[in-house]
Amino acid sequence: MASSEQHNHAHVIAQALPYMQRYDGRTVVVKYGGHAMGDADLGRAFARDITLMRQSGVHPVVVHGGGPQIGKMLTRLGIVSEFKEGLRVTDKATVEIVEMVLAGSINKEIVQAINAEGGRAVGLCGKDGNMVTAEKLRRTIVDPDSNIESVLDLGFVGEPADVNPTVLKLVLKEDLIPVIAPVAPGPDGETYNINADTFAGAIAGSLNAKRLLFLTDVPGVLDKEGNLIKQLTVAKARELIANGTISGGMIPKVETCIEALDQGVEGVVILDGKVAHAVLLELFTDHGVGTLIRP
Ligand SMILES: Nc1ncnc2c1ncn2[C@@H]1O[C@H](COP(=O)(O)OP(=O)(O)O)[C@@H](O)[C@H]1O
Ligand SMILES: CC(=O)N[C@@H](CCC(=O)OP(=O)(O)O)C(=O)O
Repeated sequence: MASSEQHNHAHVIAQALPYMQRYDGRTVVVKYGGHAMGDADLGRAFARDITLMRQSGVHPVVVHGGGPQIGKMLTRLGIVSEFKEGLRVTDKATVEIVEMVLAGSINKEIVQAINAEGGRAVGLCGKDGNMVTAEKLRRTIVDPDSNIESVLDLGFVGEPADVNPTVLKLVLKEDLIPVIAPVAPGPDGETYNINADTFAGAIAGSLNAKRLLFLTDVPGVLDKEGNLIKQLTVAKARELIANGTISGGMIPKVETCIEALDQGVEGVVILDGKVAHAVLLELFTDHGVGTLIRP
């Protein structure tokens, strides 16, 4: 006779059916942040989740970051790096390392991990098939003390100006799993470093994705006391950015969530990538984890 533990297993699998039906044939973009990487067991669990998604009829698209890993390589090479408004100031030497780490080692590591679980992943970056064309990021900032406006110059930091999903659609049609690094060419042949959250949002919008998940190293958006905010409206998210509760790397994440909702992505969630099988918990169970951002 089956044990109660076996019954529980069966129950969990059965519970997943309506969710699998909901996402059947739909695209789910998963942004895998650099802070969620690093632990071998968690990396395998992530690769297994992505493979299981594909096996159950979902079309996962992985967009990855690698901020801490870029930082480590820059330190090894003696290149000093700083962040402004959550974005890395990127000169010519830095962008070379960014491309090497993101489109090189990290991208291939994720592809290999998914393939080791029996998935069929293909590594790409914005350059492949002219998927993403970047333009230099232009952002005006206002000094809170003097109220003086200035333009933030971050060097080779770009934002997606145009997304052509043709190559992605081909890859998805062949039941392959695209794994994309956020590096893209500019109009004059230069290479731009794009924040991975922003990049993931642009990809999700162009594919009309059903869901966009951000895997990071915190349980979601936290309030001033450090408690998880389970649901956040766009208006409240803007307020939390303005009053400084949301800062650093969480700013581009939340801004991207807002834009993705605008572009028709149905659900956007920020969740803890340090929890094993976070993606499965979020997609296929009643236990939605993390912060859901809604219009
Ligand atoms: N209100 C907030 N709630 C949660 N995290 C926040 C908040 N404000 C700032 N953060 C910071 O944002 C970080 C996540 O962004 P980031 O470091 O860019 O991660 P990733 O590599 O996953 O993109 C958290 O580790 C935390 O330090
Ligand atoms: C412009 C900019 O800041 N680019 C990021 C790209 C990687 C990234 O976004 O990685 P995470 O998702 O791990 O933060 C960087 O250079 O770190």
